[in-house]
Amino acid sequence: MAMVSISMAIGVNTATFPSLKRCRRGMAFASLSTKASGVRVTEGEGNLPKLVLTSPAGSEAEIYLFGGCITSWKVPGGRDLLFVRPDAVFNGKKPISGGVPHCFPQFGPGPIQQHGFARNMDWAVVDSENPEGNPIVTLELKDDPYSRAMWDFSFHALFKVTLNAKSLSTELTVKNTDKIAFSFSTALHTYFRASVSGASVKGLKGCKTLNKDPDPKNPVEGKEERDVVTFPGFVDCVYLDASSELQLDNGLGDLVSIKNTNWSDAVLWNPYLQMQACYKDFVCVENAKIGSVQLEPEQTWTAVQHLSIG
Ligand SMILES: O=P(O)(O)OC[C@H]1O[C@@H](O)[C@H](O)[C@@H](O)[C@@H]1O
Repeated sequence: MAMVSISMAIGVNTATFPSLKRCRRGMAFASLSTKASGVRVTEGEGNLPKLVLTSPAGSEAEIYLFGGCITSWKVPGGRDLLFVRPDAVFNGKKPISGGVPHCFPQFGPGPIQQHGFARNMDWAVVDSENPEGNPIVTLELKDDPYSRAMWDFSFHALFKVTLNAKSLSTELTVKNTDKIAFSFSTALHTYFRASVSGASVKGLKGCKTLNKDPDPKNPVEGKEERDVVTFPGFVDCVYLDASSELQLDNGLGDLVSIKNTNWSDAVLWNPYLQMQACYKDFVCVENAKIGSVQLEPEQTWTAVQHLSIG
């Protein structure tokens, strides 16, 4: 049903929607407008709705409403800086394995499913703007029976994505709309395209580490002594109180600056031989909040990630 309504409403398969409100899978596509440039909706893989953001300079980003997942970010004349695993499924049930998946309300491991439920729910578009030609969209996620069966709290999350010529910014805001306090952990599980043998991350020296290899449930505490962290084998490590700017050399000729506000921690992950088909082609550098955020009713928490290329 959802697939039919999308293709019928879109017709030519693309549309822009400056006035689009609350666009969810299978609904609200009839309200698409074609007046503005820079944001359009189309059918993505598996017929899932996908937003395409384009800046006047020629940069481009793609976002699936399912999972609120940014799956592509290209700067003008450049390759895709993000990576989607070849085993990723786009069936609206399993999380999309690639791009920038959300981990919320649990980074994991923990009592609910690994990385929480935000990456397997439909987010909705609540706003889109185009100041100075550069597209900005805001998605939202609220609790529903599916989320409450796992985590019985009322919340409201907003995810604002801004595309500029050479940068991609996101702002995540979580509000406690319940009558009681709750706590959560969260991350942006960003998959960067890379040549793993040449990839490295700077900015982590001195951090306290929780190495999840070999046992994610019993991480080994340590301290990062290296200026430049590489990926010579399996890597699954949490960095506490990380710097507000990391630099990723993706080994393909790109230096990516990863700045943040309020994402206090970072995670590096590469599955090595656990994913023989693709481990050489990406590294995950994740901005995270590993220690719980406690929110009283009506309180909000906000964190910004700013990816840019020189
Ligand atoms: O396969 P998933 O659920 O996307 O998780 C992938 C990895 O994500 C990382 O963030 C975790 O630190 C790893 O422990 C985990 O294996």
